[in-house]
Amino acid sequence: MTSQIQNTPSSEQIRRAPKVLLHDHLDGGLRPGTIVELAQETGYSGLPETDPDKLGVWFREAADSGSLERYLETFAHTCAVMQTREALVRVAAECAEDLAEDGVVYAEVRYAPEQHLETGLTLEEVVEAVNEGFREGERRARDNGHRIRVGALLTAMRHAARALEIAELANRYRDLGVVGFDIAGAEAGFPPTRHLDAFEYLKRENNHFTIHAGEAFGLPSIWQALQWCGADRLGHGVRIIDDIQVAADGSVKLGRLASYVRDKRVPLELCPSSNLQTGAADSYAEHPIGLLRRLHFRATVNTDNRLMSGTSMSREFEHLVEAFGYSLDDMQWFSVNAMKSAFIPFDERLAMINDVIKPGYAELKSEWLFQQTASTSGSLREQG
Ligand SMILES: O=c1[nH]cnc2c1ncn2[C@@H]1O[C@H](CO)[C@@H](O)[C@H]1O
Ligand SMILES: [Zn+2]
Repeated sequence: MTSQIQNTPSSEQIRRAPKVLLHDHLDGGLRPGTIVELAQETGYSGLPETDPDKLGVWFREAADSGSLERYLETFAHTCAVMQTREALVRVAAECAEDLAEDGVVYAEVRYAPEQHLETGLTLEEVVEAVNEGFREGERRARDNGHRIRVGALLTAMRHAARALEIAELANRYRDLGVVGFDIAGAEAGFPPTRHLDAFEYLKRENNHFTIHAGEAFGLPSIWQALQWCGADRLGHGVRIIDDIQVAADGSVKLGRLASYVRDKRVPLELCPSSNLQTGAADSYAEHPIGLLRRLHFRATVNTDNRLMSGTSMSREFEHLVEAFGYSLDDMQWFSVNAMKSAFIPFDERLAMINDVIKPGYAELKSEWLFQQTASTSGSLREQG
């Protein structure tokens, strides 16, 4: 008798599995059709394509440059159409809807309020519009039979000088839809310590933050983010692999920083497809997530920019299932890791894990028991 337990989840099961997303950019996840419509409505004439399908392809190809700096240039077009209250509400609502449709039950979505002030909105108006959109998207998702909770992370751009102001904004909107803070943008030449005042302020306020580090630039960036800035999580952090040596016999040696990251359970917001595009990894099969998962780092799976990578949480998991043979148990492990690392209160994280995530996977894992197979059809002939 061979086991009927299905080890490889189907695409459909991957989509239905409860997933948790900690690293997704609002301005990196617009629907191409929405960009085209908003450009028409707001009079933005700079789009490289006006057919939604072609525009989607354009974003993926332009982002596929092998360089983080060139990848980031594509955001000029999405930010250009996100300059009014209505546009921000719409984009945020569609974001929550799309994630829910994809089986995401909890998401922290980030954006940089300072990039949405071109037509006169204030920072507060930007935050309130996005929050309103997330609530609207949660409601629409519920009406369609999906449950999702979305929290906002406010990002400051690391080349700019508004980090303290944005950190204060995040603190003011704490408990009002904003769950934390982040810095993003080009990494090389802009170390996180430039924004130490913002991080120190947030620590004094007992608030939470993540830092994009260890993506385009390696260990010094991760070290600064953790040991100078005190980041709760690492945005990417994938270059921690540079501090791990695997010998020919398979034995593994962690350097001091990699040990610290693993020992302290520092969450890594890994984004496989994005890393392939910016050149931080060469293929899914070679992506460090395989080793980091084996070594029990606090690894999580994320989309980064769904538009630029033509991806979704389900797509990311599909790639990983194919590359590493992951099962539903592995998916649950990543999802529980992510939920443990979220910035909402502990009791809510625990309830999400015990009452939403684990039951969701248990349901999927038990499906094989109820499948009609030849051996249960009652016919002697089919017993073989
Ligand atoms: O992977 C990334 N690394 C660094 N910065 C990024 C990445 N993806 C997006 N952004 C930057 O974050 C801003 C706010 O969402 C985006 O406008 C983009 O410039
Ligand atoms: Zn990112």
